[in-house]
Amino acid sequence: MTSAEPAPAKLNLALHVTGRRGDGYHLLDSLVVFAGVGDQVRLAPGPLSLRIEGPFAGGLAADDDNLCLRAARLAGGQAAITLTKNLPVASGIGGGSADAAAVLRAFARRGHPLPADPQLLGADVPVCLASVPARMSGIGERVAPLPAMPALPLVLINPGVAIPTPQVFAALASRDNPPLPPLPAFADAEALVGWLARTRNDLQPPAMALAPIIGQVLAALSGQGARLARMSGSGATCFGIFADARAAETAAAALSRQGWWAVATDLAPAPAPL
Ligand SMILES: C[C@](O)(CO)[C@H](O)COP(=O)(O)OP(=O)(O)OC[C@H]1O[C@@H](n2ccc(N)nc2=O)[C@H](O)[C@@H]1O
Ligand SMILES: Nc1ncnc2c1ncn2[C@@H]1O[C@H](COP(=O)(O)OP(=O)(O)OP(=O)(O)O)[C@@H](O)[C@H]1O
Repeated sequence: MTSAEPAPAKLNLALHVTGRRGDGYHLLDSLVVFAGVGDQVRLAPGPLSLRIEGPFAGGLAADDDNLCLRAARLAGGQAAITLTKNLPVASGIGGGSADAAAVLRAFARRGHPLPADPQLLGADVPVCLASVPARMSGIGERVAPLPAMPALPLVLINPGVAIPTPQVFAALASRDNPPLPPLPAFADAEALVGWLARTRNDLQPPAMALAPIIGQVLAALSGQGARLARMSGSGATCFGIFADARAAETAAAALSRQGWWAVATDLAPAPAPL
């Protein structure tokens, strides 16, 4: 039997870097949500293998290092895996982590227990396993699910520049920043935008220094009427929050004419329970 598992894009709506561990990994405090756009993995019976299709298939190899195969080995499972790569690679929206988490969930549905330490596959894998709105802390291993979020009309923009995550962390000017302000339950998108305005993505300034085009993307989102425009993760993908789905679709259509990957979406539904 073939089964499909969605791998939704991860968005760090806010990301504060609050310290650094002895091993060099950074302590984070992040509001993470998942978008209605993402990759998909399908598992069919057979020995372990990986085939990659979809618009960004050319961006990565189906070799042993691919996070889908690493996840399958960690789960101890066998399957012919097909990855549909809809998300740009190395773009701050956790594509590889989302794929790894989707493979772990798919094997869990087939009776393979989730591994004790999914973070072996990447800092973002624990939050991607949950794929629900959450406050993420530690280096990503602490995931506290949040009450349901309001509808959030979003535009995601990626200008086609891949930025390696370690370079962005290395370029941080300050590593001991204040944590997120207390997180209320958000009645509507306006309340969320108001709260987000008091937060930051601490990785945005160093990423912009490495890839100045991020500043152009943020300005373009604001120019299209975004109520808040910010970079996700270590970049270069940025998101804009719009007043409604129609405004988001109009903005995405206009921005895709710049040659950028531009998608109008909303938050993803939670994955089927395991
Ligand atoms: C920036 C975020 O996307 C925010 O959600 C994540 O923290 C990064 O998650 P990820 O891509 O799954 O990260 P990993 O593949 O585990 O780590 C890539 C590199 O980022 C740096 N890294 C990552 C996570 C973290 N908390 N501190 C770090 O300093 C380390 O140099 C690490 O070698
Ligand atoms: N299935 C996969 N999808 C994407 N990248 C993968 C995959 N397997 C391995 N990788 C490697 O992982 C690296 C990070 O890719 P990914 O798309 O997860 O980055 P990202 O979006 O910046 O993630 P994050 O937001 O977690 O920092 C890439 O350089 C890529 O070569």
